Amino acid sequence: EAPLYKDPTQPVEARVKDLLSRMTLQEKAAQMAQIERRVATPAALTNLAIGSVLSAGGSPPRDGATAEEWADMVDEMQRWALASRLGIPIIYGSDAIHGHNNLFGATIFPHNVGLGATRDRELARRIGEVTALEVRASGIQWTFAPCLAVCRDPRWGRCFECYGEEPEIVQMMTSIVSGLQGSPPEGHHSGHPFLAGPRNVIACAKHFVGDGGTHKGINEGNTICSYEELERIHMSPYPDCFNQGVCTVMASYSSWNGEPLHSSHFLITDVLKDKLGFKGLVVSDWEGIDRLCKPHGSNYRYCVAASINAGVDMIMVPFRYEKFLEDLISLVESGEVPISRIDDAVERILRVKFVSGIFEQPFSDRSLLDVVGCKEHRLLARVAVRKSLVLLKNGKEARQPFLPLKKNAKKILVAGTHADNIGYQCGGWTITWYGASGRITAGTSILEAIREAVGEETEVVHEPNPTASTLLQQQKEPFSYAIVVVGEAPYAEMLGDRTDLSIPFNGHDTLSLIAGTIPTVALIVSGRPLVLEAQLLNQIEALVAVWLPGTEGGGVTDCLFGDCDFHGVLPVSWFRSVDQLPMHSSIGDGYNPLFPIGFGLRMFDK
Ligand SMILES: OC[C@@H]1[C@@H](O)[C@H](O)[C@@H](O)c2nc(-c3ccccc3)cn21
Repeated sequence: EAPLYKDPTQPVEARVKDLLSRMTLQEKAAQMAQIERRVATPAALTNLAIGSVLSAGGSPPRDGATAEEWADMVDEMQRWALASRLGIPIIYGSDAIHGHNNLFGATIFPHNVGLGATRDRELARRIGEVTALEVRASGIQWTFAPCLAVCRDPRWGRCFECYGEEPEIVQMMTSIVSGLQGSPPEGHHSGHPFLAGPRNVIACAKHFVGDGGTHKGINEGNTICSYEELERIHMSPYPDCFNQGVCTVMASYSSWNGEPLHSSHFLITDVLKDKLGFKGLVVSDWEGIDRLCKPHGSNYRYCVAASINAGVDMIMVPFRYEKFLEDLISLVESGEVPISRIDDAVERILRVKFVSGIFEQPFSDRSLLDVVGCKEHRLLARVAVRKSLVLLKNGKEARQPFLPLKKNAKKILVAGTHADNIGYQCGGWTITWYGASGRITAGTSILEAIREAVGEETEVVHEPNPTASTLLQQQKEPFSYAIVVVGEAPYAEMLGDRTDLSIPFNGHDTLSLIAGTIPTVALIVSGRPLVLEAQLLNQIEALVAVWLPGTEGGGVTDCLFGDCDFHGVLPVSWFRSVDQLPMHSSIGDGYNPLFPIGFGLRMFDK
């Protein structure tokens, strides 16, 4: 009859034990490898029984692939895996960090910094729920989200992936885990993985630990602080995720006081697994173990030994998996990696797979295909955009608010590089790894939303790069007001590390050119605060931090034109100058930002 591990009526731990007892060392080692889709072959999945496959940022089956094509690819790989000797299914991972951002046509939500501005737990949970549906529609069962980094320095290229600069804000937004995975039942043992069903996805609390606290915000840098501070600032969102049954944790590229996280037995085994009681699987970051040696990837056998012995369970190799397996097996045979460590890692991997239900339902659910980018999901994203906007200035005098704007103005100017650019408003991790300019996916630009919001009799003039001649029109037929949209181009990781946080593309000059002549509201589309000169601040009538709102630009005009009030409050301090960084409210009276964390104006209710 069927072996015990294939019997879904058996307890998870019994199935884990039974299956583990049947596995060869080679099969155990293969389960600990995660490979990129481009090298996932029948030989790798059937003969070797590799445990997991991922799509890196921007790695679809083909450019512009539909959810159906994604599901076909994942299901085909799953068939290869099920044809292996023990038929252990793979779990397929991808970074769905603000919607299913690798999938063309998916709903793209505001990036985490904007969600942090909402301070809305239930919204975060709902976004997780909807994201899980669009991820599952493509056949994928695992997302590398949420990022729990507490961004202590906005010069870091991943500030936009953080919910805020204080742990309390990040802890609040961890409710996204219950959306992604489903909510565990009362009495669920903290630290044990949980997954509600086939419309939920495995979540990943990342990057453990201290990723947002590196010196000067240098990506993959060194977080220098006491253990007490590491625990209080950077570690505190993790128990909130363990209480929700988060299934996986990703190790951080960064180091703590000079020790790389990927080789820290103290932090991964003593603290994460033993002290905090995490029972799911710890996955490395992309070539995270290769970074343990200089030059990158040298002494690979040492890198494997150091990371596995530190407590990392699955290695995001992602390409040289034969080398990884050869080294790992040799390390076990030589005794440098004890078989007990291998068994702990494989037990955790199998536990997550059994809990996820993937043994019972290894294939995609095609009935979900039409939820991708559906109206209901886009409406939720639009609500999220409304709630994420932070109103920083409204009128030059207290009793003369500038917003809401009139919908029936005769003639308005919409200017700036970011007024009509879906790619810019989505930011990094959208369609490609570090994003791009232009109409990269289905969505509504801020300009398109403005055209929809105003009456037919309103003339809308669009000038991405206005010049003095743009203003000549002011004499003949004056503009009632100008909406100037400027900000950052998309970036990811080290590509976003900057020490100069001025508005790119001469955004500052664009703003002061227009605001000097036409009553102007400035919209800043960025992953973090940017430098605003005092003189410019005086010139503009109103100022809104838009963050990286995603595809639903309508959420911006809903507030600008008064259909909704502003709600957001700053999740990060808006500095005056980068010379102040790092700067946090905890430093007391030395804290002198342009706008403090928690700041945000309303239009209506005072
Ligand atoms: O996409 C998988 C993971 C993601 O989950 C992590 O948050 C992120 O640190 C990351 N960087 C790379 C990556 C870095 C450099 C080159 C190619 C890929 C890959 N990944």
